[in-house]
Amino acid sequence: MASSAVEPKILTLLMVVQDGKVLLGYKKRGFGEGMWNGFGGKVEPGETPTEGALRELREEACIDATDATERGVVTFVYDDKPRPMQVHIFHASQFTGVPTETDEMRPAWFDLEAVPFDKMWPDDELWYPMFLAGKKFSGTFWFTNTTTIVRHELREVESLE
Ligand SMILES: Nc1[nH]c(=O)nc2c1ncn2[C@H]1C[C@H](O)[C@@H](COP(=O)(O)OP(=O)(O)OP(=O)(O)O)O1
Repeated sequence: MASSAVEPKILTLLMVVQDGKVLLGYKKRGFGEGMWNGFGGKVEPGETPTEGALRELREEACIDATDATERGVVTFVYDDKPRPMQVHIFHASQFTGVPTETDEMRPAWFDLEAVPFDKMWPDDELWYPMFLAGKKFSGTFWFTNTTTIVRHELREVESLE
């Protein structure tokens, strides 16, 4: 490879928003344990981010989103991780199945006026307003000590291409 830049890991995050509520999961294990977040994880070889997002939603919450659309691409740079995480963020409002607790996540609905930002990744409070307003966005957050933001860039974009 000509570039010496570290390739990011590609991950997904999907939030279902329906009837003035957002479906989040309490992360029971792994990276982000103890926080509420959307559903997601690593995109597997041969998968598109959309396919990965739908698979992770099924694996973690036992539901299938039927209208997922990509809304944001955000890169997280952690000073204690060798590779940045490039997270593709999806919105869905329709799904089949019943949200069900799994080994990884405990799902719950939150009113959009009561999203539990104090128990979520600190960047979420910054990009959720754009996400919930139906905008597309792109950005990078640099972290120290895993959860402290030292710098960030975030902007609305016309297209994610
Ligand atoms: N700063 C951040 N803000 C946010 O909202 N979500 C973040 C985040 N940093 C990471 N995530 C998300 C992306 C992805 O959905 C999830 C991490 O992926 P995984 O669940 O695959 O991680 P794990 O370490 O649990 O993986 P496995 O060990 O493979 O299960 O956390």
